Amino acid sequence: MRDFLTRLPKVELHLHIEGTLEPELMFALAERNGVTLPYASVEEVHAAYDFSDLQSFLDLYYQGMSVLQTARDFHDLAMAYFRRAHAEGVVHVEMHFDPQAHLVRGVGLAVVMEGLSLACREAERELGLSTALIMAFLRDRDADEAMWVLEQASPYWEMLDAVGLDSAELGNPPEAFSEVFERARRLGIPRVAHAGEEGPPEYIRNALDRLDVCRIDHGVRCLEDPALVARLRDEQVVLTVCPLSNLRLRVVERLEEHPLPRMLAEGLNVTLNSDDPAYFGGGMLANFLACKRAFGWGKETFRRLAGNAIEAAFVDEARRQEWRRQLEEA
Ligand code: HPA
Ligand SMILES: [Zn+2]
Repeated sequence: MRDFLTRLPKVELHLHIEGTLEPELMFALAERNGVTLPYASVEEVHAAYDFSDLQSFLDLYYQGMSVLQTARDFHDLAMAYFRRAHAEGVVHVEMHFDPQAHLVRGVGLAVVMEGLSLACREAERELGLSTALIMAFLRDRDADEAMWVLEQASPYWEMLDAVGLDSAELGNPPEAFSEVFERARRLGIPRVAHAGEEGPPEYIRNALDRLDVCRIDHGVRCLEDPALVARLRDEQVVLTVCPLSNLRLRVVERLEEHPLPRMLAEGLNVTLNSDDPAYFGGGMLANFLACKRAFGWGKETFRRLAGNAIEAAFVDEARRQEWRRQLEEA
């Protein structure tokens, strides 16, 4: 099964590139940039990654990215992830990045975009790995700032495959960002949003109705609302589910209790993703393998999940055709 799951052409739709920062690279970049970390060793870092909820993770996630200062750092971060992903059979990565988390530290959008776009071109050329960029707004900061970031990003609008909404969900409902997302819509930029990870089903409905998103990141709490489930099924809204993330952030206590099998049984358009692989215990293959262990799924279920992601990716039809062929042959 491991060979099959490695061969399967995996498309990753929900990844935060800052969440791919492995402790080893964190230490190397801290040294390169003269940053002092609150950890003495890689083991100490791993021990600190004992999260109780989303906020306890976000605190360390924002702290960890203090080592990212130059375009070269962002390039090295992304290339290190692309190489790992490629080695486990990932064919396409759509990555969120968080400009505001860098702006507040004095690292401008140009630095981030230069490093990431260089890595994206290199991944295509050297690994045959395609990529997409999703510029995310932090929902625990105000909407005016998000609008300002969207305007500052004008030199890069053409390079953005989508805008997203992430960070602390509870108490930060999507509708506060309706004007920002309306501006993105008028610019022709697709929209996605995290909803229903820790937040209630209502946040999922409002992300669809008020932000006009084409995908919901996470969405696992939809099952609490049968009418919403029916709508998500009828409209085949893509849900980017992240099983190891949900386990590590205590959305579920055991993977065996995860809503994924029920979501599939309801006919929802589910995909598997890694979210923040350096913090949650592994990348795409680790997530697929964890589902195999927890749910005992056969090849057809994994084909369906990988197929859903292929159909939902921000890519042209030629690429999709190639991955459909690889899926058949896996
Ligand atoms: O899982 C997440 N949820 C919300 N915001 C995030 N930012 C990075 N990872 C996450
Ligand atoms: Zn996420």
